[in-house]
Amino acid sequence: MHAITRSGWIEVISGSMFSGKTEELLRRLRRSEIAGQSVAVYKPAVDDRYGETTIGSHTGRQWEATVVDNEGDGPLDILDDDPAEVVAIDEANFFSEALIEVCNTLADRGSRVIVSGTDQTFRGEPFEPLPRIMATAEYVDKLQAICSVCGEPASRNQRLIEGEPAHTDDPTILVGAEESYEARCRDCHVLLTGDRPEGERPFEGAEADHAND
Ligand SMILES: Nc1ncnc2c1ncn2[C@@H]1O[C@H](COP(=O)(O)OP(=O)(O)O)[C@@H](O)[C@H]1O
Ligand SMILES: Cc1cn([C@H]2C[C@H](O)[C@@H](COP(=O)(O)O)O2)c(=O)[nH]c1=O
Ligand SMILES: [Zn+2]
Repeated sequence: MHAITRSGWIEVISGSMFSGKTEELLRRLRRSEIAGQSVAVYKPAVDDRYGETTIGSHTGRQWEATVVDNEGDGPLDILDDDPAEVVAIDEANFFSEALIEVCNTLADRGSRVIVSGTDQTFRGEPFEPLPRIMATAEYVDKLQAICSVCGEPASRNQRLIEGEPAHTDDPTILVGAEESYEARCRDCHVLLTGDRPEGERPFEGAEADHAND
């Protein structure tokens, strides 16, 4: 909290998948702990890649987290009431827009709020609520990975279904990592558009009725 105003602030760590967002979040949390500050970490229930109650990076580092039901507004109340000096929210791209107000309420009350998540869907469009949180945050770091095709900096998320680029009609939400996504630059990012071939149906392996769809 700021010494004079006693208000907190919002920090966003965003960018493409594999860009090091979770590693950076874990680095900031370790430093807060060394400073003796109280830390609370939240993650959405939909992302179970690293076990129920941990957040984890693609390199295997982990931190204990409270799992929050990311669908609807009600369960976010747990987060809203958190008195911790540092409140971190990982995978913010899975939350509804209710997260925007929660982050601002916590910051108004004096917490340092660290929000991490990817800011673009596999279509290269804004992945709410991240872009709106970025607009209201005090600090924003947008990280880039390495394009898996050309080796340039990568800002986009390439979704691959059985090795082929995803179609623009596919559902927004598909939890995954290397098996379904690659980091790519603007030039190497590919999205299938237009009519699907006769008889081919949209990919159905994703979560239905999500707030961001
Ligand atoms: N294309 C890539 N570009 C950069 N790092 C990559 C790539 N693919 C895998 N990695 C690994 O992923 C790590 C970042 O993991 P993580 O912090 O979980 O990323 P994020 O949370 O942004 O998805 C890097 O340090 C690196 O070891
Ligand atoms: C682009 C995109 C991503 N997702 C999912 C895939 C992963 O589970 C997370 C991002 O994880 P990371 O920590 O940033 O690597 O989001 C999705 O559901 N839809 C998308 O369009
Ligand atoms: Zn490229």
